[in-house]
Amino acid sequence: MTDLPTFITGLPKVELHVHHVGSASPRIVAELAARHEGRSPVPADPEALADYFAFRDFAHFIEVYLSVVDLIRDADDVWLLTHEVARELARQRVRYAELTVTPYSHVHRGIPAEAFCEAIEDARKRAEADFGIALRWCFDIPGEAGLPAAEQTLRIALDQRPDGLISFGLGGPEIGVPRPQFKPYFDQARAAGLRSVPHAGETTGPETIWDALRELGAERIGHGISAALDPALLAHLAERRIPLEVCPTSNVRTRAVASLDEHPLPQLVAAGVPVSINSDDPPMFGTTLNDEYAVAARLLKLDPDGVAALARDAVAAAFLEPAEQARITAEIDAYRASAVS
Ligand SMILES: O=c1[nH]cnc2c1ncn2[C@@H]1O[C@H](CO)[C@@H](O)[C@H]1O
Repeated sequence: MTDLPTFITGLPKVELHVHHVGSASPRIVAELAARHEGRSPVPADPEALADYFAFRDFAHFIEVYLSVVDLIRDADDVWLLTHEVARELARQRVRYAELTVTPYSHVHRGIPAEAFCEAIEDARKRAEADFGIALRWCFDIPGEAGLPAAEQTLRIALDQRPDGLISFGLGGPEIGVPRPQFKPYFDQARAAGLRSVPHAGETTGPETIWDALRELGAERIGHGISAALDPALLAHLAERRIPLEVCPTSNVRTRAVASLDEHPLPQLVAAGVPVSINSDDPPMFGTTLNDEYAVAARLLKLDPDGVAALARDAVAAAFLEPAEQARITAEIDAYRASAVS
């Protein structure tokens, strides 16, 4: 039998919770930083980045994240970043990814919305041709920028409406950023056919997840790990088949969870809650999607059949046409069957 890490490496996957800037490789970040001639706190040396990507707490993580966003100056940077992120996703055998981008943050730094959308769309189409990966976009509101960011994110989504745009999200800190205030923006996004996928229950309790469900019409929850504290919420998520986008190493590196052995993933699965496994901001957290599958396999005590089932569950949670879901699921099944037993 192929050993589990090798099995995971070749397993076709989808990724549903992974951030655009957060996926910039150390090489790309160093290249972008080098052009700012020391005006940026971001090291221009890939090795030094590992130390820079060590976070005191979640607020510090957001501060570091935004310092990398500052490096992205124009549409060419956006194109390069997007195409390289797609290359790395394909190396993880990702066949389809819903990539979270934050247009507000880039427009706010001087990149016109139209140029931003043209760059991501062109990179998406080139990535499909170059790497055989299908990318779709989630436009997320950076919660720390509040309602002005919500308004502009919605405007860009509705006015530009790039072909790859399928969902509308809410990221950034949860503490001090209550979800209900964003209801009018999610209502308009959903009315326009965008799927609702806010972060909730990453760094705050179950009530934030209830708010995301009741006020923002959440169809999936980013992280949602504090649901483990609320049996009624666990039952609700399980009964309604509302998937959580779980990112185990992210939660440890941002100090949302003390250690992997204390991660609530086993409780969520035991309660019958649908979960997908994701990397969130892989280079920033020193991980990859394959590493996250290995973490999940360890925490859930999975064999290859169990790991293949995780991949199928992520496909089922994706905003994919049924025919596309069937195609990727068939690839997973064929791969599982072909792995030497
Ligand atoms: O794990 C995460 N939780 C919340 N926000 C995140 C995470 N990773 C990246 N971001 C990004 O941080 C930005 C702050 O402006 C948000 O846009 C969000 O997309």
